[in-house]
Formats: sequence, structure tokens, C-alpha cells
Amino acid sequence: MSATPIYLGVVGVGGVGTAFLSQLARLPNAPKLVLLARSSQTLLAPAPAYSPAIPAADWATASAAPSLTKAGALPAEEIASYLAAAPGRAILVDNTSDINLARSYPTFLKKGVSVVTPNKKGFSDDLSLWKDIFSSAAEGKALVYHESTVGAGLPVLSTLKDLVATGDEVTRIEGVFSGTLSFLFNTFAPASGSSSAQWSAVVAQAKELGYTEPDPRDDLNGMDVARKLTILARLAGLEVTRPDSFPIESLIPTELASLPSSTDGISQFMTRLPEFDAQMANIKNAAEKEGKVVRYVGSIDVANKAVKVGLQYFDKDSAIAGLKGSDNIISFYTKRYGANPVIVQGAGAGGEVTAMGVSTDLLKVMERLH
Ligand SMILES: NC(=O)C1=CN([C@@H]2O[C@H](COP(=O)(O)OP(=O)(O)OC[C@H]3O[C@@H](n4cnc5c(N)ncnc54)[C@H](OP(=O)(O)O)[C@@H]3O)[C@@H](O)[C@H]2O)C=CC1
Ligand SMILES: N[C@@H](CC=O)C(=O)O
Ligand code: NA
Repeated sequence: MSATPIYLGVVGVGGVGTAFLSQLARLPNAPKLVLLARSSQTLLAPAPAYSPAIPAADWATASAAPSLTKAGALPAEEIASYLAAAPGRAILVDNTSDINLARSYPTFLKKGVSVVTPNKKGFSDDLSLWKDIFSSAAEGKALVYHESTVGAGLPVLSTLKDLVATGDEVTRIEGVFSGTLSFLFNTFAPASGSSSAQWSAVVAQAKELGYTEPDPRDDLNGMDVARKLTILARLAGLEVTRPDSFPIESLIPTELASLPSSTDGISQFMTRLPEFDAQMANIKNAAEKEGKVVRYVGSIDVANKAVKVGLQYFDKDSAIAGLKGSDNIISFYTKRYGANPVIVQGAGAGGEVTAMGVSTDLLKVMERLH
């Protein structure tokens, strides 16, 4: 472990952020938490001493302490300058799903501030941003880790990176990449037994359990899966230009597609979704008529540069049909492993398991920073 003092800024204290802060409080040699922000408030350890630090275990109570500086939302540039000026190495943990914060990663990295995040946006948007993030990291001698952007805390990106780094050739990646969609279909259309659950009620349950994106429409419209496949495809060597550069099957009823992307739009969507339960029941019944179940899956055919995201029927005794809860299953087919893929499987959504991936990345950055 590096002897250099390490200073941490955390943005986002929702489901993942809160779980991360409680894991941080239990880490041995935890870095000093000197900045903590949510959408409208920022808490800072006063510069130039960057002391006292914010107690991770008790940040909500400590936010009233006069020894800490309080501010409203700060521009990303200001957060980057504050962290870069700390008397040691600094790390930003972005626990939001904000594209604008993600677009400013190059600013942090060029200033030498490393980035750890479960936020998919920066790594799955324009290819130019992906390239900018990694060249800025090299320029600023900073590190970027984003394991929880695919499969939450499951070792998906580390497995793929290890395969590629050791010279294996990845030919195909396929599976179930959404914890929310896995939970929805496993509950709504189970492979064994039957379910009378309505689609909209299960969507509300997934949101309640913290599996969905801050806007659950990002799960139901397939974009969350498309973003994950974009990240995997890029790590496997494909230059995917954008996450919508391939066909994506949406489960959003057409009648609700134009609701605004605001908080009000989310609640209108959730309120009106039950009107369309029959549409999803028809999809479930059509699969059942063939003795199968329907699941939402994705695949990357590396040689043919083809990415696919959408619904597919599966035999009831298949591994995908038999998944439980929010489980993801990701199969890597490679030259070295031949016909039997490397498979990573387990919970693919939820605050604690996602935060575990963020904490693991934080430990890796702390070990590797000089
Ligand atoms: N939940 C899961 O299972 C998984 C989530 N992820 C990713 O983790 C990230 C967080 O998800 P989750 O915790 O569920 O989301 P939540 O909606 O629960 O929390 C989001 C947090 O980000 C804050 N926030 C949003 N925009 C900004 C901003 N511009 N500046 C400062 N703070 C901001 C919100 O502030 P406020 O509190 O003020 O509203 C809130 O605290 C997302 O990128 C998601 O894709 C990845 C894998 C799994
Ligand atoms: N909303 C996402 C969270 C993890 O990436 C999902 O359900 O998979
Ligand atoms: Na992961």
C-alpha cells in the first residue's frame, strides 16, 4: 500500500453512495474523506489543511458540524481543483449517473485525480469521450477503475481485461446484463411454477429494492444494457461509436415514450404503467405457448462486430431461464477456453453489491498510486 496520504471526494449518496460510505468506514487504512456532495449540497474539509476529515460512518450528523465547510452544488472544475490541491494523491468516487460529471473526468484525470465509479455514462457515450478519459489518465498519471459499470460488483471487467491482457482472443460475450430486467422476468415469468404478478407491480418492486437506474425508464428502454455492452465491446477491442449505434429493443409502451425525463416524468410513468400491463402479459404468454420463457439478453459477436440487445425465448431448463433474483450471467467465449466459456454469475444490482465493486476499485487504486 502506498505511504502517500490519499484524499477522497465522493459525489452521490443514493443507494450505492450510502452503501459505499458504510463500507468505506470499515476499510483498514481508509483514505481521508474530504469532500462529499449530493445534487444540491457539498460538504468539505477546510483547505489548506484538508482537516478535519468528514467521518464516513456518520456523515449525515457531521454535516452540521461548524468545523466543516458547506456549500451548494459546486462545478466539476472546482471539485477537481479542490481535490488536486490536497497535500497527497486524490481520488474522485462518482456515485451518480450524471453524464455532465462523467464528461468532466478528463479534467480530474489531467490534474492527477484518479476516478473510481459505477456510473456507466462516461464509458459508454461518444467514443471520443472514452479515448479522452484514458489519454487524460495517462497524461495526469492518474488511474481509472469502473468495475461496477457492468454486472455491479461481479468481476466482469477485471475478468475481460485479464483475458485480453494475457493475449487471449475474445470471440463472443453474451448473457443477462441487467439486474432489473433479470429480476423483472424471473419474477413475472418464472421458469418453474407460475406467477400472477403484474408487470408494473414488479417494476415498482425493482425500483424499491434499488435495482433500477435513478430513472427506471433507462432500464426498460434497453439503454442500460446497451451501455454495458458498449463498455464490454470497447474493452474487447471494438470501436463502438455510441451506445445507440446498434438496434435496442425497448419495453417502454409507445404511449409513454414522450413523458419528460424529469422527476415528475418518472412519477407520471410509474403511475401510468399499470395501464399497459396487458402488453407485457401478451409477450409472456406468447413464449409460454411455445413451452419457453422470455428473457432480456445481449450479445457481442467480436469478429462480425455485431452487438444485439433485446428479448429472446429460452428453454425452461436453460441456465438463463433458471436465474434467480437480480442475477446476471455473463459468458466469455475465447480462443483459449474453446467451446466452454468463462462464466461470471451472481447479483447484478443493489446498493451493497454495487458498492462492493466500488470499494474494491478504490483498494486497487490505493495500492497502485505512487
Ligand atoms: N443501483 C444499482 O444496483 C447499480 C447502480 N449503478 C450505478 O451507480 C450509480 C448510482 O446509482 P444509485 O445509487 O442507485 O442512484 P440514486 O438515484 O440512488 O443516487 C444518485 C445520487 O447521485 C446524486 N446526484 C445526482 N446527480 C448529481 C450531481 N450532478 N451532483 C451531485 N450529486 C448528484 C443524487 O443526489 P440527491 O441525493 O441530492 O438526489 C443521489 O445522491 C448510477 O450511475 C448507476 O447506474 C451501477 C450498478 C448497479
Ligand atoms: N439498473 C442497473 C443497475 C446496475 O447496473 C441494472 O438493473 O442492472
Ligand atoms: Na462488475
